[in-house]
Amino acid sequence: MSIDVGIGGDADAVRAVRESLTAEGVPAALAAGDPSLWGARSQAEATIRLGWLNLPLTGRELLPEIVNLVEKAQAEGLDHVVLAGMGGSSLAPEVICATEDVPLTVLDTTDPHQVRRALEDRLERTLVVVASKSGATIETDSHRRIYEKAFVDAGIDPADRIIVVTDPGSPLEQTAIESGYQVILADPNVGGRYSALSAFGLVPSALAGADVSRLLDDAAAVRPLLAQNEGNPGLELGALLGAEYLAGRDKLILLDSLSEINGLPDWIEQLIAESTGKQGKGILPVVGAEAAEDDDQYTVNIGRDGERSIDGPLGAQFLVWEYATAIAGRVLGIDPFDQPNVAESKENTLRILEEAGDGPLPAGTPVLTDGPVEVYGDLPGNTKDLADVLTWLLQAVPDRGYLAIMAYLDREAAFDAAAVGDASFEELTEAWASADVATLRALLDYRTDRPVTFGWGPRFLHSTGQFHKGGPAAGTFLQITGAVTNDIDVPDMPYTLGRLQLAQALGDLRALASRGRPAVRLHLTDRIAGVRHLLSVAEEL
Ligand SMILES: O=P(O)(O)OC[C@H]1O[C@H](O)[C@H](O)[C@@H](O)[C@@H]1O
Repeated sequence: MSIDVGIGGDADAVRAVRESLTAEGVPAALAAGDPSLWGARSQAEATIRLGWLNLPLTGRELLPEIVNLVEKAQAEGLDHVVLAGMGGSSLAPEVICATEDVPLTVLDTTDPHQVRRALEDRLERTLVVVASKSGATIETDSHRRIYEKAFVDAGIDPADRIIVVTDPGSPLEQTAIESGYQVILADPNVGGRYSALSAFGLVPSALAGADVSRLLDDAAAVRPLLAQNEGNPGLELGALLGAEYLAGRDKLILLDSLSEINGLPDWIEQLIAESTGKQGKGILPVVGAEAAEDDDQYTVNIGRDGERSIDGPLGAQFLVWEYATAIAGRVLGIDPFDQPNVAESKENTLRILEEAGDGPLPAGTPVLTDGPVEVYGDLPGNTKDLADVLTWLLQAVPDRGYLAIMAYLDREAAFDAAAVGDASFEELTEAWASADVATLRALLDYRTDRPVTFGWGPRFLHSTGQFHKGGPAAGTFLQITGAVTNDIDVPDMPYTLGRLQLAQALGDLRALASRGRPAVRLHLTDRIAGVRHLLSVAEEL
């Protein structure tokens, strides 16, 4: 096993950062778990957040329990594994399972159509892992309630089908004990986005069929290198991130097209955006772009390709990126273990739901309607159609700024369009792309040198959402919501999933608008027609 970091052209700048870190003894201190590395104000948080350094070893202790769970699930014929978890509680298993090509249904959405899709899929063979460190995340709590009811309605005992992963003492642990669910307790000294090699990453992945033991082996093999001043891949990568930031390049374009690892950029996006995007600083990860297009941007490749690259197996990548992020946090002068602005949108959401009571949510009045797309926001008076809105948004992105697209829709909806009989691979890809709202990223990216990001709501609220609100005030925001035609009640709660989803969108929009940044909401009154219209308008800009 080896992991190689290529630092490319700026070797002198990277070396300078690396040398100053080694002169201060940072690599060995970090490997030993020194919580003082990010300053006095961060020390209390860091003291309870460095457990990830030991997970390649301590994670092994879970393996016998995990083997039992897997054998039991197999014996009972439960081969559809659903993971309900947000941010750090689902992003790692998603990459692990995609890389090993084992199926895992991830629920990190409040979209009723997407949740219904999962509910209607093999319920009689479904095992649900409810994963939440805090045990208080509203999306995950909703999924648990919905699946409990679905199982009971189908005559299945939820205690036979729900496994809980949480921190000791969380409210979810209590609920699970009362309900008779099997509980796997995670290491409380590991934050959500650093938890890839903890129970949060391992339990759902193993149940889905991944070889988690190898993942730990690959991470364990790289661990001793992290104490070194030379030949330390985490230090190299951290120094690279830090040096680029100090040189004014704070947009990290993540590329992985030729890698054998599937989807790692989405996991890195959360790790880096949430860890560094605060106090007006931060590194913005950009997923899906093809190249750096301006001098505030640079690329890093997962795999062997490219000038700057990081090549090695997934388990090692997890540990090295975590270490590098902690190093970059020190170079930037921020606390890489807190997420001070994530709570803001959550609070806005709860306030909006509470204030609305049984009445409609404060969605406002559209400033214009273009076919199946309603437009909400403060726009110039001469804006007459959707093309004007998109053009205005692109022009509103400042120097060194970025455009963030945030879609609160069904991430799987394009599958329906792509399911067209015996079409060729090219036809299927084409059908998919023209029905997938994520295609908007590439269409708008084509029209600007500024980076364009895309996130599914509410998933991104646990990732780039921190950077949007805590990082530099340089974002321009395009939010997309859609009509709900088949809503789902959240048992014993005063909201449906669709209502919660809209409240989340409105809550985040409120947080973004309060910073004076341009923010527009497009509402698709017909989702399929709305996506097609939006993409065709963007194509013709
Ligand atoms: O695991 P949970 O407590 O449900 O948290 C899920 C996610 O919630 C918040 O957004 C945190 O900022 C994330 O880092 C975390 O991964």
